[in-house]
Amino acid sequence: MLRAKGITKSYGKLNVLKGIDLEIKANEIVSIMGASGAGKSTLLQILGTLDTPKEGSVWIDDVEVTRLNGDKLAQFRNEKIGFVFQFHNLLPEFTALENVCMPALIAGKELDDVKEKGQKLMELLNIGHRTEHKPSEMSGGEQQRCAIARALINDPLIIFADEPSGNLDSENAKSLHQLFIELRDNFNQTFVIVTHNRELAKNADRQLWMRDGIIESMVTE
Ligand SMILES: Nc1ncnc2c1ncn2[C@@H]1O[C@H](COP(=O)(O)OP(=O)(O)OP(=O)(O)O)[C@@H](O)[C@H]1O
Repeated sequence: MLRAKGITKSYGKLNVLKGIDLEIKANEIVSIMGASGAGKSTLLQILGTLDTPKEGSVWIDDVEVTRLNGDKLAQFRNEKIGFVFQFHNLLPEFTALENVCMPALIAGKELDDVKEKGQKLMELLNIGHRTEHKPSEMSGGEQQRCAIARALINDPLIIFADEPSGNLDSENAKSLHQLFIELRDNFNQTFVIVTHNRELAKNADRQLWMRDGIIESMVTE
């Protein structure tokens, strides 16, 4: 599903990633753990095509995404990749359902054609009663579920999540973690999740530990 080879990244003299090799299989939840500053978010951004490495390549579904740019990269990202961040980044002036449908609209679909799918995803994620709410009218947990529904709307190959439960209380964090597992089990979804949450990391199929820009160890559950 995803393969990365020889990934390096520097900011000035600071070598943040020092040669990362990684493979992620379809239908796998991989968590990325490690101390603050180890390079976790930088790696996730590069794997998710939001940033480019200094050296090395990333392939997703046999496409060398590190060679894509401009419209081709934007289209690949929109159609094949889902993102979930700590702060959900929902657009405040749109309803929850419109937010969920947004990546499909960007892909050129009409709202009327994707509304039903958006509604179904929201029901699946237990926020079906919130479709017409604005993000500010929803709880933190509901907003994060809404962001996950948005990540799912284009049936992505892989979802990248950066501290998805970082802003949630422990009850909401637990149910979000359960949701990742359900999506893997019932929809064959693949996740790469940067987290400091050990419970979430433990529920992953593999825990990847980073230290100072390298993968220090890999733990398979
Ligand atoms: N745009 C940037 N410019 C300069 N330095 C950066 C930039 N982005 C990240 N860094 C530095 O790169 C290093 C790795 O950052 P990164 O965000 O990947 O770490 P992390 O492991 O995700 O940390 P955290 O757990 O605190 O989020 C840090 O020392 C950070 O200060």
